[in-house]
Amino acid sequence: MTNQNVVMSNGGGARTDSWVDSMRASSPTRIHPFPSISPDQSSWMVRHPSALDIFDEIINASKGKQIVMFLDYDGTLSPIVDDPDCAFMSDAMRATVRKLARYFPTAIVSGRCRDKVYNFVRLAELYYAGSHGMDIKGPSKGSKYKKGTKGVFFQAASEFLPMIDEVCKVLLEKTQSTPGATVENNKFCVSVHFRRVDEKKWIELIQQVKAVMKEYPQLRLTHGRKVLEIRPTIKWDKGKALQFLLESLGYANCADVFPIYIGDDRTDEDAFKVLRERGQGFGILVSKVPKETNASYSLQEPSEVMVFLRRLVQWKKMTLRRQFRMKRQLEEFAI
Ligand SMILES: O=P(O)(O)OC[C@H]1O[C@H](O[C@H]2O[C@H](CO)[C@@H](O)[C@H](O)[C@H]2O)[C@H](O)[C@@H](O)[C@@H]1O
Repeated sequence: MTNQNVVMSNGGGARTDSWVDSMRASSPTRIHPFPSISPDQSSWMVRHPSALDIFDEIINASKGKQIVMFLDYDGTLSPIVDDPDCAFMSDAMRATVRKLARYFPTAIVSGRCRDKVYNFVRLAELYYAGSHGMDIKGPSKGSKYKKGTKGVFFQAASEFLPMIDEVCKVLLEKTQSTPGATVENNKFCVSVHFRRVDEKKWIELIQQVKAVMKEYPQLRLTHGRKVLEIRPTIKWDKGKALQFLLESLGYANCADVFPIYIGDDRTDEDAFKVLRERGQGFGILVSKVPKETNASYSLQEPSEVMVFLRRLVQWKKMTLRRQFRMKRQLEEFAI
């Protein structure tokens, strides 16, 4: 499999054609339709079973611990579509996430800028980490999970704002000759989309982007699903954002926390890795095809994510009801 996280600091080093190979692998267009699962796919499924199939095991592992939910947006809560401005989540998904946040602290962690992802999700009770975790804000009305604290707010790369703005403008200009290429300003990072670019033009596009990057050694280039990502070279990513949010919620050195991170893209791997290293909770990769991943489990698509989240809510409701009934019985017994 192609290197998952090719990182260039200033456009030098990695060769253009290897970048094109990575771009091709970044979001495979051919999907083996179920049930004609290839041997590769079935052995991958053994290593990363469906989170729906082993739901009871997950619940058992979380017993006595506080589940904290981290959800990526594109490809996880909303299906991947050609136009990034039209990546709407369904009302059913929104209702599910709303219920989820009633029972568990819940954060959205996205590559998009925070305002944009908020406008898609529109749930004020959540934590949001935009720009790949570089822009974090807690619920606008304060958190019911962390009472008495001032709102959470952290921007890891504020000094890069003018540079990102500038590079965004330059990229817009340089890439306009490549039909289908679009540039998205994500505040602390920039996305150059190639989903609608003819594959024959990918080399041209990567050359245009690399030429711009040469002038900005403080920025690095990575890629996700049919998108090139330009962001500051600082050591901050979705994994760091996850750690920051756990700390903000008071679970820094806590053994009784069980974080679950669900994501579909390369940038989510940083968060999956942190969970593996902490030995707490686990990651779930949303993918229909085998991918090298640090996630423990898998789900095929956003519709399965919704089923999984609903089951979590149902289980929590049942547990709380059972606890309430037991408490009442004990009280009656005491009288
Ligand atoms: O971290 P995420 O919330 O998954 O954001 C990653 C990128 O998502 C968006 O692009 C992706 O989704 C688009 C809409 O489905 C799709 O057209 C594009 O090809 C995908 O790469 C977003 O537009 C990017 O800015 C994010 O970086």
